[in-house]
Amino acid sequence: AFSMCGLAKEYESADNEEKNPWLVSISILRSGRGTEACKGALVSEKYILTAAHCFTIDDRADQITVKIGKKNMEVASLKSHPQYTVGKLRNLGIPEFYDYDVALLELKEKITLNSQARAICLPCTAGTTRALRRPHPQTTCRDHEEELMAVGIVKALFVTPCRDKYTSTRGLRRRTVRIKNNDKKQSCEADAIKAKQYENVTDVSQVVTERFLCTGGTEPEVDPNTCKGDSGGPLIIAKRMRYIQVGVISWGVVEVCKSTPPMECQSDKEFQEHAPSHARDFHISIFKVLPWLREELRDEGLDFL
Ligand SMILES: CO[C@H]1CCN(Cc2c(C)cc(C)c3[nH]ccc23)[C@H](CO)C1
Repeated sequence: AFSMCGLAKEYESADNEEKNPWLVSISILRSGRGTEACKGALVSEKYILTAAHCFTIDDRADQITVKIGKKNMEVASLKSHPQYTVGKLRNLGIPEFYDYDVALLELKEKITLNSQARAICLPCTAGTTRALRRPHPQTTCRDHEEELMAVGIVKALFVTPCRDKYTSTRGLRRRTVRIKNNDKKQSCEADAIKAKQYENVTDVSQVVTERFLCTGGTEPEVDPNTCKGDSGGPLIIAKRMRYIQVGVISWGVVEVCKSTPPMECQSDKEFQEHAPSHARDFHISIFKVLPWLREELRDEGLDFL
């Protein structure tokens, strides 16, 4: 039998891990400089998909610990996308370049999949064909892209920590955002150069390449924004209670969370106040890094189409 990807407990009293059993917290221990925190998504029994910018070239696998469900696991290897080069545009006065900002962490041992640890569905795998209730093997990767990333505004979600106002413990909250795929894509991407580090950028396409999906802003509705700590987390499309990862959270124009503590889990506010209309978030599209994913995950039984 195959492990069903992208399934979660939906009942209210389920715990955070059961509601988001693919969400991984990543800590990178750096001697003397505390830990960097990022998020990731479990994509098979042994691999976590995250952002390459969470790591520096000196980081080694044994400095990284990941938390899946309630378990801390050790990492055997870290592999960033070969075309990720954060310093590529430094000579143009552009300090950080996030193109191909994806990485895979291989666990030292396979995780036992259960209600608190389960893989999310990756597009262009047989698991996503099943999750979309489409016929296998007739359904193609193109069919997945057409169904998931229809032209226009596409509703998606990401998961971020929140503060439980009764127990003041850490909870998790799903935030709904809209991917701008149509004529709104242009104006979404144009706001990228409002990031302070990008004042030397003359042409948006220098920093927003074809790999990116764009969310955030106030049109057609106000979107919540990501925080630095959300880096590497999955951008998810929910289809009939199955969860499919279409992006990896890479970077945002405005750090709205630095000044404010994590939102209350119980509050019905959908977004941080005072998020300016140019507060956009950029995610690496899974569809744009498939050849690399197929190669790196070829032995994971994911049945790429
Ligand atoms: C080029 O400079 C810009 C890019 C990175 N931004 C930091 C950042 C990272 C790294 C990752 C995620 C997910 C973020 N979500 C919101 C901000 C933010 C800075 C400061 O906002 C501006």
